Amino acid sequence: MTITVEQMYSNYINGAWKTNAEETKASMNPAHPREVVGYYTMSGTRTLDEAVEAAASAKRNWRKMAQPARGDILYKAAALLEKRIEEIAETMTREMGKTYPEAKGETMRGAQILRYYAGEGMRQSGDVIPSTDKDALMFTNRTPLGVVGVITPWNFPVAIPVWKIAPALVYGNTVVFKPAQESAVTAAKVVECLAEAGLPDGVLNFVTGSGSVIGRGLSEHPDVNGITFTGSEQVGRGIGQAALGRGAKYQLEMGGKNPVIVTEDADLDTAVDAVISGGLKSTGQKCTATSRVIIQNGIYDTFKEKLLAKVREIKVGDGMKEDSWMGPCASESQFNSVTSYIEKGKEEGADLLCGGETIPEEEGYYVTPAVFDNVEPEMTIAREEIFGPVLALMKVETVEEAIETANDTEYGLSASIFTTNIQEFLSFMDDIEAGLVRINAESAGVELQAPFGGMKHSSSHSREQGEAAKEFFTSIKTVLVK
Ligand SMILES: NC(=O)c1ccc[n+]([C@@H]2O[C@H](COP(=O)([O-])OP(=O)(O)OC[C@H]3O[C@@H](n4cnc5c(N)ncnc54)[C@H](O)[C@@H]3O)[C@@H](O)[C@H]2O)c1
Ligand SMILES: O=CCCC(=O)C(=O)O
Repeated sequence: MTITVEQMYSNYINGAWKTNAEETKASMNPAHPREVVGYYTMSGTRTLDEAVEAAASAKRNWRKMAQPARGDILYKAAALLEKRIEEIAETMTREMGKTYPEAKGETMRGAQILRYYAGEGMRQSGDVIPSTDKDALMFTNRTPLGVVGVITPWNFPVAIPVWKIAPALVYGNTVVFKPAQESAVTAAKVVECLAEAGLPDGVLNFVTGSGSVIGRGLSEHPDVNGITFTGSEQVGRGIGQAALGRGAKYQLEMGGKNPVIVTEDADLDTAVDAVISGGLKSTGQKCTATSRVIIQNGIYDTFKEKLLAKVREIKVGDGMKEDSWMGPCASESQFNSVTSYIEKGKEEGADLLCGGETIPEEEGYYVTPAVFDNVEPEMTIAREEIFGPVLALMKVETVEEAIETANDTEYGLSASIFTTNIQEFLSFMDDIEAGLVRINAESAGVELQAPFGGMKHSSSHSREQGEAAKEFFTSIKTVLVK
């Protein structure tokens, strides 16, 4: 199916798609930068205020609705999302570049997340705790925060919004959702599914626009009780400070510089495939993407040759083409950032073994997957998040040194080790500073029913997804009855 009509997406406020006089902006296809995918609104603070007011007015009735009834609406939204899977996946590929099979997988994941939280509607929401008073009944009950602001990045335009909005709603909060501009059209289609599922007016509101106006405005708004954010560390810190300053609850999931350790005991073919998949799928634009590959000296050259042979075979092209394994960078600014990191790597003395080229015959923001050799821990490409198809190979002598090198970063999102030695995997599990710890598995890939989040600068130390979501989206009331 090819979408040919360029569509205008406005804001969704208080149960209606608004037509307004605000400036609109085109969302462009990074594979064909002159092709418009759709238009969205560059909203101002008055529109944001309207959305927050709608969410605030709706919050009492929504909280009072039975939790299973809230879950039923999410089941309906899941079915609607699944029904539109091909259209939404195509929009995602055209809007931010990931390949169509990946986009389809992500859209399906969105439907599964909705079903998971729909099921939460029927699960327990508190505990009975023994009181020291034999005549009293003591228990906890959960209550929603109220109005929650959801601010999301462009790299998972369906999954990340859904894994925030679905738990927010099922636990009884109302939502104002601000997506990244680069994926605003895909996000609007997710909102259409939720709206069509029967959410009462004002329960979910959608406002597009710049981060500095709408994102910042949400984090500073006195009537927004909680903010859940995924994106860069720099922006996240500002949001955290704004929320803390006015006593709102906040949750931040931010960058990563994820290491994969390959030991002399590893199955090298498995490790090569995992590094390629974890580092280069989605053009390396995952917070969980493999960025540093830390390899023991004894197998360094063998691993490197096996890796290079496979990386050189990767077909880069328009994500809508069947033979493209990797799509373009998501935007011009992302392309400029990735290519400048590649230049920096060369300038600082790392050896570029393959890739890092643009494709002259293609007009899109393409960069071929780059592999750097002889990367030293102090180099920029070993320290900063690149968020692109760049792998930095680092040589170590021992597994202890490998773990030390892996931990030598301000981030702590995901980390993997490839080994068949149980002692090595136990040391890694114990000593690695990361929220996601993978043994013989790639650094990327998140299961919706398990807690997700990072350590150090990667996160505000909270967790998303699975049952962990309940901790953020609710407050506990301890009740004593006598
Ligand atoms: N840890 C995770 O779960 C995770 C997942 C995906 C992406 N990320 C991170 O996201 C980054 C890439 O995404 P991005 O470029 O969209 O990030 P970004 O921080 O630039 O933007 C994220 C969102 O914040 C908004 N925003 C921008 N400035 C703002 C401000 N001053 N106040 C409030 N909101 C503002 C943006 O409009 C967007 O909606 C990478 O650093 C990546 O690691 C992290
Ligand atoms: O980009 C962050 C989310 C990572 C993710 O969902 C995955 O690795 O599957």
